[in-house]
Amino acid sequence: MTVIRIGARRSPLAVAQAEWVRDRLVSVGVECEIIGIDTQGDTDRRHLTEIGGTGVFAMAVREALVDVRIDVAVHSMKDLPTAPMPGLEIAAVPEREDARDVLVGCRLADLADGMVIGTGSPRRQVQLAAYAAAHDLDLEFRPIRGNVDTRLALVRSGEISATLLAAAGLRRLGRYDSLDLPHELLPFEVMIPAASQGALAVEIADPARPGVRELVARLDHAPTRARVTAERAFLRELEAGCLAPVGVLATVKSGHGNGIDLTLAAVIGKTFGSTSDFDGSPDALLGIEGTSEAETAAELGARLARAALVRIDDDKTSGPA
Ligand SMILES: NCc1[nH]cc(CCC(=O)O)c1CC(=O)O
Repeated sequence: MTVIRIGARRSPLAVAQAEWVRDRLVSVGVECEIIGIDTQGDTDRRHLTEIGGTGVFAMAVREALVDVRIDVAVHSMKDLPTAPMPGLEIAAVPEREDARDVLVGCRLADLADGMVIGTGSPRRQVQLAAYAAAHDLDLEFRPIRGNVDTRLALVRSGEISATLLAAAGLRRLGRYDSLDLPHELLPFEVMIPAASQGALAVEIADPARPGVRELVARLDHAPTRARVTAERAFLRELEAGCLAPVGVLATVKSGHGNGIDLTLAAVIGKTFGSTSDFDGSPDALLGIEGTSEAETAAELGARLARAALVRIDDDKTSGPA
């Protein structure tokens, strides 16, 4: 087998993730090189919703796979559209990093009226706003974007009071343990993460170069794959992307034989599918929970999403005219 070419975006996080995959392949005796790929999501400074949202980060890397300029693509699973792409295959879902979000700039107990929370994520905004409403706090939200360092710099300069980041990103960058700003890992009761937050997708072309699929498949982690499959099926059935006010988290209840029992918890901001603004009340979040019995992970996610859609419809017809 010749050298395996691993492609990823050039952002510091994407490079760290590619290096993580490379190190694991190297440890099983595979020679690898990393190829950085420029994507529109990295070079375009406009807000994500203006440049096409979901998928802008992944597309250029996927094109490199299709063109056989690389053998393996490493993505944040969170940024990968839920629809499968013909001709590509997710050959490994490696073990998930910390799925939680982290509040950076202050701790939950320090939140105070008038604080400016920088986040461009409707999911984070609706959940933190619900927390604020339940604690009688008046927070202001400001959309920001950019890589981890850009976001931390906005907190340091005082331009924003705090921001919300995926703990996985900070950890993979080796920045979590040395973080010199006040911060708090948010429990799932406060903040349900985005579908597959903290997980990677290791994608290959189908057909792949001989041997590539088998080598990459060694990185697959079955419990992570099951969780991510359920979470993405939930998102897909809602026809929602990473910019929807949707948090969803599957946890493994118990493993028995080959089967894995999953519990799925989700929140949907009631602004979902409507044009009205989030009204800040705690009941503006719809909570969903369910457990798989004999179902597959994908069936569990899809069933709970259909149940949620029914409840959203009911709310709309029974709500004030
Ligand atoms: N949307 C950007 C993005 N895509 C993946 C991560 C971090 C790693 C992960 O969530 O798996 C981030 C940054 C963030 O949400 O803070």
